[in-house]
Order: sequence, then C-alpha cells, then structure tokens
Amino acid sequence: MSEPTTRATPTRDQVHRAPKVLLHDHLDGGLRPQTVLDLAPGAGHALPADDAESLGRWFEESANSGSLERYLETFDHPVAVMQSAENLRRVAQECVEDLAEDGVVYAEVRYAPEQHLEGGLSLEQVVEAVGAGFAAGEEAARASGEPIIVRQLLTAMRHQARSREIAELVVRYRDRGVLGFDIAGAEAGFPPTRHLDAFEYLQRENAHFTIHAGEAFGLPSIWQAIQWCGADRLGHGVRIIDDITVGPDGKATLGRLASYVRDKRIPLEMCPRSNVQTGAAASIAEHPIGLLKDLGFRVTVNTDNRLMSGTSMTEEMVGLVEAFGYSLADLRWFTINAMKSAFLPFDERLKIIDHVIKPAYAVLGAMS
Ligand SMILES: O=c1[nH]cnc2c1ncn2[C@@H]1O[C@H](CO)[C@@H](O)[C@H]1O
Ligand SMILES: [Zn+2]
Repeated sequence: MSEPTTRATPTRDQVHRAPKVLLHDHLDGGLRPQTVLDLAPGAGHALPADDAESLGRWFEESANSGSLERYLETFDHPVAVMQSAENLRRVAQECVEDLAEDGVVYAEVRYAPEQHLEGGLSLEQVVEAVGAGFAAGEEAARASGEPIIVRQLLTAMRHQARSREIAELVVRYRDRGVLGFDIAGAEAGFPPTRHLDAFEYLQRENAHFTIHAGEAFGLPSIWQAIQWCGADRLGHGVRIIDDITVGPDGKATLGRLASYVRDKRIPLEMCPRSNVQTGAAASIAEHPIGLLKDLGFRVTVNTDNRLMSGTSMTEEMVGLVEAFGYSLADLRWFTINAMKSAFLPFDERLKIIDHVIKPAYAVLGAMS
C-alpha cells in the first residue's frame, strides 16, 4: 500500500525525482548565467558581472528588491541577448533541458515576442526559433531518458499596445506548439481591461489565456481579469487573500470574488519565491499558498523566473515542504491540479495524469 507512506515528509531527492508540471515560467527569466555571458559579446551587450557565479548572484540580489518594477529591470540583460534566431533557439533548447533535468514532465513556457525584434526578426520568426529550440530540447531530453513536453504561451507587455497583434499570432500558431496568451509587465497603472480587444478576440476564437493579476495590485486587477477579460487562469493571483477573512477561531470567510474563484476552480499559478522577492508575500512561510490550499482553491506551484529567483520546481517544492510540512500526497495534489489546468487538449492531459504522474508517485510512495 503506497497511500500511508505518501504522507511522510519527502526528501529533496524524492521531490527531484517526482514528476512535476510547470504552467508559469518565463523563457527570458530562465537563462543559464553562463549562456548570458556567452551570448553578450556577440550581442554587443555589457553585463554587470563577468563570471557565471557572480552574474547569477547579481540577478538574484537585484531581483530581491521588494518591488515588481525594479525586479523587471533585470530582464534587460537576458532580453538583450535574445535578438537572433540562433540565440533564441539555444536559450529555448537549454530551457527544456534544464526543466527535464529538474524532473518537469510538462511545461508551458512564456515570453513576449515583441521584445525580440531588435535584431530584425519578425514576430513569426521569433515564434519559430523558440519552437525549434523546444523541439530540439525535447529530443535531447528523450535521448537522456527524461521525456518532457514543452509548449509556448505568447505574452504581450501590458504597458505596450501590441496585445491584439500577439493574440492573433497565438491563433495563427495554435496548432504549431503555441497553446495560449498572457499579459505581463508592471501591473499597477496597467489594468487588464486596457487589452480587452485582445481578450475578446481570443474568446471568439475559442483560444486560451492567462493573465498576470493580483501580484503587485489587488482585487480590482483580479476581478477585471476574470469578469471583464475572461481569463482561464490567474498568473500569481496571491492578492485574492484580500477577499478572505480569518476569524479568531481560525474560520475563513470568503468574499464574493474569492468564492467565485474557488467555486469556478480558476487555477492560481502561484510562484512563492518570486512573490517574496517582489514583496507580494513577506516570506515563504507566510505565503497565501498555505491558506489557499487548505481552503481547496485550485492552487499550482511554479517558478516564474528561475534565473532571477535562483530557483527550480524542486527548489520551490522543497521550500513549501519545509515551510508547511507538505507530504508527497500534497505535492501530487499540486501536480495534478497543474496538469488539469494546462492548456493542452483534455485527452492529452489525462494521459499524462494517468500514465506518468500517478504511477510515478505510486512508486515514490512505495519507496519512501
Ligand atoms: O512576475 C512577473 N510579473 C509581471 N511580469 C513579469 C513577471 N516575470 C516576468 N515578467 C515580464 O514578462 C516578460 C516576458 O517574459 C519579461 O520580459 C518580464 O518583463
Ligand atoms: Zn510571471
């Protein structure tokens, strides 16, 4: 019987070996420090450090700013070296290899094509270069016995005005590895409704999208994302906690919006370490993920930006195990939640749950 042993506290090695599903990871937030160093001279770009270890540390320290705006400034460096098809391809391939090595079996990786046009590429060429890199990475991962499926989400920058164009790009590439749309960037001052035409277009096209909301701005952003724009999922969504009150007896009362999010099973793409860095949460132990999980929200665990947070799926999950005492059964719950919430077709999601996630957890539980 594997069930009782899955209640034990998992070791780092077990978390590493467990199949993991990642829905919120930025391609330009996940470069290897060495790759940034390798590509910078060719891109004519100056960096704040000249060896991989110091550069990695620089990203983490600079991102540790307590403000989303300052956190986002660090992206200038990876974005500067992602302006050619060759570099995009390399970064995309390495991303898949790194995720596979971390035990991720399915990932949706996002980036903003409009930020990669400075070397003369078209939006289409950007999407195709990333797609080629993902395919090569999947191939390499399969060859090394770590099979993984990785798909693209295309992001539009919320302070810019290209969201409709990017939404159309998503629809054009929907059968070629692109599963959905997103908006990202500074949240305060740039509400989701600014891009309403893009979201309405996607809904008419039966396409999927997630919206970064409730990270650096509160409930109005989440409310707009869901009730005006029709988001399928919420990027972060941590501020939904503002619509929940916990009484002295520990009993939680949900407001209308929090009830709606829970009742409709709207997936929350939570990224604990990133939230601590931008000040959206005070610490991992105080992160709203603990309460939201207890209340049965459709919570998922994600990395956001592996480079800026010095993190991985294993690292995020180990952090949660340490802070909340989660068991393998809890990690399996997060993982199945994520797979259920993916933009991959339903039959393919089920196949991964039934043939990859559940059997691997059964083996891990039996061996613990
Ligand atoms: O947590 C986040 N909140 C909002 N925007 C973000 C976050 N992480 C990254 N980006 C933004 O998304 C762009 C495309 O990948 C990145 O260049 C960065 O500006
Ligand atoms: Zn993000």
